[in-house]
Amino acid sequence: DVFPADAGDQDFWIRSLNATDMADFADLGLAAHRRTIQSDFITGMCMKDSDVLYNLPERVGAMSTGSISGFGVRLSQNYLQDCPNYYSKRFRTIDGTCNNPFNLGASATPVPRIVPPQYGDGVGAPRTKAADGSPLPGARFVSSAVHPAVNNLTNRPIIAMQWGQWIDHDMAGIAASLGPNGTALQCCGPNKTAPPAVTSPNCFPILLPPDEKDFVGTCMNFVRSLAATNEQGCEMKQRQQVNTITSFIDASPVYGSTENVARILRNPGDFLLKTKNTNFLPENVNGTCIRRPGTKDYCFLAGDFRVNQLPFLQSLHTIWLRAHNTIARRLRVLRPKDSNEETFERTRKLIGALTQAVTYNEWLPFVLGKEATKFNLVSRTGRTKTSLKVDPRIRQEFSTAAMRFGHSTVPDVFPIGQRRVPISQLFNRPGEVLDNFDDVVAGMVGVGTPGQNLIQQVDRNFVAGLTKHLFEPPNSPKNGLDLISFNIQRGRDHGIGPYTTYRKLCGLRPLTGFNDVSALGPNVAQLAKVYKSVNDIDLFTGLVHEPVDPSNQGLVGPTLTCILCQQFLNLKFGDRFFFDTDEKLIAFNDNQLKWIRQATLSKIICATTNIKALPNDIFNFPSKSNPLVSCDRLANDMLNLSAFA
Ligand code: HEM
Ligand SMILES: [Ca+2]
Repeated sequence: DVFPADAGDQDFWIRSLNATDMADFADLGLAAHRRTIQSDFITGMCMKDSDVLYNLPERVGAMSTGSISGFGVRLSQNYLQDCPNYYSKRFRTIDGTCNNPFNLGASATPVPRIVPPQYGDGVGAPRTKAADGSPLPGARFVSSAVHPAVNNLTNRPIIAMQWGQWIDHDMAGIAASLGPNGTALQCCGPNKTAPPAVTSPNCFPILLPPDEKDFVGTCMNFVRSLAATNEQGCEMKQRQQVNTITSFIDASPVYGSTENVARILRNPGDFLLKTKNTNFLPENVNGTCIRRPGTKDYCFLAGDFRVNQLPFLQSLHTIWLRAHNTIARRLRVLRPKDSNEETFERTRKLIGALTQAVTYNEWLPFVLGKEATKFNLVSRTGRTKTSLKVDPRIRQEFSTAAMRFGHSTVPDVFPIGQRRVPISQLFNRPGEVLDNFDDVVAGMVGVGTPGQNLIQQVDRNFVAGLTKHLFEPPNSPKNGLDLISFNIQRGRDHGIGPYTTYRKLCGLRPLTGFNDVSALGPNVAQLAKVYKSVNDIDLFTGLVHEPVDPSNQGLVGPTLTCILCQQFLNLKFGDRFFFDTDEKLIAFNDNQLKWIRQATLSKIICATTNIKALPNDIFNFPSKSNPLVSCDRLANDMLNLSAFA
């Protein structure tokens, strides 16, 4: 059985791949694989049907029209079934099944790990103990003590941050537990006090330090991620969390990761995606966003449930919705004999390919520096030979810690037109995009509001908008949340081991102690105020302390680079539909591929907004070497689709 049963570290050190890695389907030991998976689950006493998984669609679609139990059953099926005809599919499935013959990377499947979990009880309780057995410091205590709101800007426009969140929402969306009858779990006592006793096995409230100044009460609500079960409602032998979306970078935020969501985003049989007000996102009638009284504000609906979070994210959803509809209409003219379904799928395939090309050729190179080229992530020439031996699933360490590095780059103020609006006033509000869409986009790409609109550098600092005012309701001071406490608590909820484990795995030398400035930066000594041992440092906290190696010319430190490289490598070589694959039935021809590689994010934005001019490299400000080009020209290039006739 050549397939790693628990996605252990076998695939962690893939340095380069060659043709011989292209395994034959028969070699992969399907039956053995299925047996291994089944043995991951507990047998015997399991939860009642009504106690499991019924809440998953609430979180995925917030409005899913499908039957709730139907979804729950599918979760297990994606995981346990194989796809014998996987090679005959011309297009990706919506839920990511049949890309890999074992359906690895499909939505609603458990999230594997780089190394086994370190749960408090070895089975599923959160990691709460330090190396010497004493309690770990509280998540909020760590956040306030070593993640202050200090500004350190870096010379990149906000889209450099926003693209990261956009693709994060294409790769990872972990399901949260809900309370009885699908209600939200409240894990604190009345008036945000510490609960007198554990209220639910899925509660893991964050207790606030005695000198807390930024929040009312003594407790912050924190609900554990949902535990995966099989059809019988049996949990896994070690608690496993569920990724509700497709791992593959396949534009799932545009189309959805389940058939139910995909269906409601289209008019039946149409090749276009639904819109409202001509070319804005459709309405989520069950949405709970904040609407200004006396306006026509409405909550957005998209392929990802987090769409309403902030205007820049909403605007990327809008841009890609428009890109789909614009390209689909052109393809319709170029290929009039195609069925509506064919036009839809051809367009969807192109949109997924563009998302990958922007990510691998424009975004990863400056995030990962020279390592992006060294690891064969950049895909500007040739064809990618994908391999069924590469496991494309998102890893726990990537989604709960590494990919969250982007939180450090988020600025406190968003430029919109002539205004500069604190992000604390923008959470969950669709109004800016509905009223000022082009201004929102201009601010994001750095050609809008006058003045410096830079992102923050990747370091231990996070803006107050995230650490003191996350999702703060209007006129409710001190009633927000702290995203960084959440990141730390989430790591412990998932049983993620400490930073030093991963440092070692990535081949870096052991820490010398709380004086190790070269490993953990100038503020390393402050870590000693919260942690007893360097072996207690939470993974997220350690990763964002690492200084960046200037010779690599990237944005992130060495362990972060290592975990990110491995994940993006798996998502490239393990995705049979990777945009420049040479696999028959799937591959674009040379002319089409050339068009995809020339289609930059600047061109896509020009073709879908009223912005007048953009530089070719959208992830840098306009300059002498990156001059502004007229959007008429860029959009024309973009919309010349003759290669696809
Ligand atoms: C723009 C402001 C942002 C806000 C307000 C935000 C907020 C959040 C929140 C509330 C969570 C869930 C935390 C939890 O309960 O564990 C989260 C998770 C996450 N965020 Fe962000 N985020 C932002 C930007 C980013 C960026 C720029 C990136 C990457 C470059 C990113 C990557 C992630 C990842 C990978 C997760 C985990 C997703 C999952 O596994 O479900 N975020 N973020
Ligand atoms: Ca996806």
